[in-house]
Amino acid sequence: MTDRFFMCAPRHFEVAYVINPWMEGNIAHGNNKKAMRQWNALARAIGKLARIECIPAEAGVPDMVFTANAGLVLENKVVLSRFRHAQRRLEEPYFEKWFAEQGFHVLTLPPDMPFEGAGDALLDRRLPLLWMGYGHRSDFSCAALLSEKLEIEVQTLKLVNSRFYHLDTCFCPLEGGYLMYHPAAFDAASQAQIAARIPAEYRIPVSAADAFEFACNAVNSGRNIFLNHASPALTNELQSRGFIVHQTPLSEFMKAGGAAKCLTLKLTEPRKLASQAAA
Ligand SMILES: NC(=O)NCCC[C@H](N)C(=O)O
Repeated sequence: MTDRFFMCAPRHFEVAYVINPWMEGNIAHGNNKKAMRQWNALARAIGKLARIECIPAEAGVPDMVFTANAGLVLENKVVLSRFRHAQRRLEEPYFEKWFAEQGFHVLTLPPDMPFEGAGDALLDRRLPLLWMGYGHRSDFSCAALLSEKLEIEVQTLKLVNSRFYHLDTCFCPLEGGYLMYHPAAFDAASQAQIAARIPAEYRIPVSAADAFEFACNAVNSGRNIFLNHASPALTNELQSRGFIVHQTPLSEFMKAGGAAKCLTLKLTEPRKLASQAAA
């Protein structure tokens, strides 16, 4: 199956407010032309292997480019995001309309329950399991509702470093059941949960230096991994597991707290993965 990824061009992208530590000091320090070049390079690279579907960019919602936060997709269902911050709530109607037009069954959470989509909710690639991060953006109480609405087990993970405010900034399930993650971004109980669920040989711990370069914020399609930057050590580690690493600089988006994964939302999320079907 050819993967499909949902994206939004950075036509109106800028750092216009501060809602995470990466944005501090970056208001009006962006270069929109450079952002457009970096985004086009990412879209071109992913587009060689997968299909890219874009929503038109809207003015007044500069973070709309981070489509990972539009919602959480599983098969033909999408649980729409309810952003914690007012600045991003303005994106919700655009995403809702797009998903409905594409034929998704759009599900919503109660209005007082922040949930930031695939920024904080990531499907495991071996287990029938949804990992959900909380502590900064998505509310812990979403876990039970997501489990009920999507009929899937949810494992919550507590995020403890404000630089890693979304799960996808520090945690990346990979094809074949591997997991690339930055352990220090999680509390001790969550680190223990990860260790209990994922065998040691499938865990790929990422150093602080790589995590701060958004290495965990990676797009995975089959054996291919797209990311801003990975050290030679991490690249070797991923290659030794059979992955092909594509580095594509995304410094303009890091000024807003996002990189490759945040700029995409995978639309092809079958419930039964090939690896599970074989099991
Ligand atoms: N981590 C993600 O999934 N998305 C990046 C979102 C950046 C945006 N400036 C935000 O703070 O919500």
